[in-house]
Amino acid sequence: MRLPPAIIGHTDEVLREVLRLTGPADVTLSRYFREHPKLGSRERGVIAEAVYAILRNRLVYTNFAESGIGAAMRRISLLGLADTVGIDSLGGLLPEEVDWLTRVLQIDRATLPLALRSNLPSWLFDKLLAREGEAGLVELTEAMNRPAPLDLRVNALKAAREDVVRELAAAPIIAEPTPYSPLGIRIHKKPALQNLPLFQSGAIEVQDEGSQLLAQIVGAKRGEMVVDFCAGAGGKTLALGANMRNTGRLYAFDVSDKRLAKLKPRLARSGLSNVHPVLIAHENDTKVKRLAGKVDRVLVDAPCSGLGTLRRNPDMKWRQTPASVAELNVKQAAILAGAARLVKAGGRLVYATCSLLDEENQAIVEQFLASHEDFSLVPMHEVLAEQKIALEMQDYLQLTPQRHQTDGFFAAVLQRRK
Ligand SMILES: C[S@@+](CC[C@H](N)C(=O)[O-])C[C@H]1O[C@@H](n2cnc3c(N)ncnc32)[C@H](O)[C@@H]1O
Repeated sequence: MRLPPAIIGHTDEVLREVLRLTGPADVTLSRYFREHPKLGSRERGVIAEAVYAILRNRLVYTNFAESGIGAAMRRISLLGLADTVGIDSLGGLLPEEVDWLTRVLQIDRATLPLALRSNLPSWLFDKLLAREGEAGLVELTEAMNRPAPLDLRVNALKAAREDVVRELAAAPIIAEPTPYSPLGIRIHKKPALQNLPLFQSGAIEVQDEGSQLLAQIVGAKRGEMVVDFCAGAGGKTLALGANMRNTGRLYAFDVSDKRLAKLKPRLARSGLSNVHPVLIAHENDTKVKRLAGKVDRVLVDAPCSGLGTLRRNPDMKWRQTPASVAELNVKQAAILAGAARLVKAGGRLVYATCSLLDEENQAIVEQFLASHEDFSLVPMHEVLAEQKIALEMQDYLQLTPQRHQTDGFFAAVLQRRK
């Protein structure tokens, strides 16, 4: 069935807001849909997909939109919609628009200059091209431009992975174990999970396999004292708490009470009682200092550019700038140094990001090690062997969508001298 012509106007209107880049695209879309309650679920889905397609393919679409007729924003909206649902599904197109869309959508994008078909802002294109080379950049951007599958983590306190896969199949939701995380399940469609008994009972949580692996390499054990320094809404906290078998003490620090508030219902579902959320003012808060030298394992899942999550958040590439990354670098170094004070002799400090940029990753770790002689790097291949995770890495964990079908993640494990 053809979509109503009004869908073009809605896409156009919400796109204008999204492209102001004043907030995350998903937040802008949710607000727009709340303000337009008459839009049906199919229409919302198509508008959202079209906006994401435009964020992913912005440079190519802008180039295609130099031809065609009508207002520039309408042309861009039409490209996003037609790429998402096909020209024939769109109602209200002028015959000239149909001709133009048919022509430009047939263009083989592999023939376009790399700088255009990479769909990256020029500062990021230059940086990634210099590191990855042409072929590497094509692979990376193609993988980043594909929507991510839906990954779940099984809460080992409540269920076993094979039982969850079986129960999902009965739903019926086709799911398979993830290749690297021992607790991961991958679903290729996007079913609604909220009403499933498995979800409501806390047996499953939505979490990218890469994020599960970050929690796994912390190696938190029963009875330990552990701090998740940048816990946010607690994706990794929940995984750490379950790995600790609901024993010991796990502090979930964050500077955002909004994010910590989102952890509360997830904690209630998970059945964990070893987690203590703590709102801190900054990384040198007295609540942090009180634990100095006492903690077995500290995870710093640092605030970062999020450029490893472009499959889910394609707006990040347009929202970040060299200046915003430089600002983050200052924060990342300060948080890592603040968190390091908590680690006891022989304890471990894990620095992680969902960024692809060396300056947010290796550079922060190297700078930290240069000024903290009591810490040394535990090579990632050793950590992965300890955890029996079959992944080939050298010093650091570096996950990418093109190689591991996860979001882009980085992690380094540092140990304090005994
Ligand atoms: C990458 S997010 C954390 C995501 C979370 N660990 C998860 O797995 O869902 C980074 C978090 O760091 C927090 N943050 C920012 N500055 C901080 C600081 N100085 N100390 C502690 N947390 C901070 C942010 O509020 C944000 O929630």
